[in-house]
Amino acid sequence: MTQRVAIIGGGKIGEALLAGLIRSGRPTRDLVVAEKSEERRAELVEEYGVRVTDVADAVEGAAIVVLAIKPADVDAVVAKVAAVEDNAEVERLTVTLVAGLPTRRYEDTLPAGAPVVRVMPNTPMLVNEAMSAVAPGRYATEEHVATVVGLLESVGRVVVVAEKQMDAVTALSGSGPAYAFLMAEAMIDAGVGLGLTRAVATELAGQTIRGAGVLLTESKVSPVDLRAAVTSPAGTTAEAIRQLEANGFRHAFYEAMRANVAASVSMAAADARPVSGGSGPSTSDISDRD
Ligand SMILES: NC(=O)C1=CN([C@@H]2O[C@H](COP(=O)(O)OP(=O)(O)OC[C@H]3O[C@@H](n4cnc5c(N)ncnc54)[C@H](O)[C@@H]3O)[C@@H](O)[C@H]2O)C=CC1
Ligand SMILES: O=C(O)[C@@H]1CCC=N1
Repeated sequence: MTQRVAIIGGGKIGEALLAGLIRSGRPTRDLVVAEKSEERRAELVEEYGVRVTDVADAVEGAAIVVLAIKPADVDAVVAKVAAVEDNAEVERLTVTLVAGLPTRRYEDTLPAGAPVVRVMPNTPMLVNEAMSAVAPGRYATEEHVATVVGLLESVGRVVVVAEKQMDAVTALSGSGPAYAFLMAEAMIDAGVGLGLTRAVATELAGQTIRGAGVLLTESKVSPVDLRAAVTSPAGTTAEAIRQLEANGFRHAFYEAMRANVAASVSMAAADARPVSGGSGPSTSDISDRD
């Protein structure tokens, strides 16, 4: 019998996990979702035929409780999770998908010694192509990590990292799909500017990014060499790359990903509210995190 998984928060990433687990063959009777929005509840029931309820009911009898809520909702939800009596036959494992917040934040509220595993997934989980990173908290054993890795391997690839690397992971693969979609938007708009129809430009951009991704992950050739293979001497690609670099393409990624980490650091601040307007802690705080 598979262990029951409770997903707390049926938003974007909670739904991606739910859809991926169902597609990978996990029976819906072993899945339950807690979602507070009535509208979302109805959508999830209709789309997946899964039981959707409140936090306490979902956690009752679940072996794995996955938190897929915003950082600002964490303290209230974890207090509710902690209040549900542990079933003597099932040791409850808490898995958090929440950006920024360290495992000790959960460990401090949950019953003493409760295992917590932190995960940073991404939305390609919707098509079984997630990239997830997993980091154990203080009380999580190798077996707990193996359980979470097994769960996530059914919806994509998984790496295990130290918790202090989770903000960098968030900046790269957690948010990364958004950078790829932004690049697609830019390529499509530029293609339309050059006279392509939007439909053709969208197909060209999507399949190009997909093909490049498959080449990068499957060929074992470095991105530098893959790019060199496209860049003919005195050709068109060299001209385009010269323009991208002149316009700060690489620098933009360094700065964007540092800002991403700074946002994670802000989220972990005592009141759990992200600081807007760039006034949060600087990235020099990163090395102090664990
Ligand atoms: N969207 C993404 O690509 C990724 C998100 N994450 C993390 O996942 C978490 C959720 O993000 P999204 O899914 O994008 O947000 P979202 O806003 O789409 O989903 C959060 C859901 O939680 C529900 N919720 C809030 N309080 C609740 C409560 N007390 N009981 C039941 N449900 C409750 C909300 O109604 C909402 O549907 C965040 O902490 C984020 O850092 C991590 C990796 C990728
Ligand atoms: O934007 C966010 O905060 C979340 C974390 C990684 C992707 N989405």
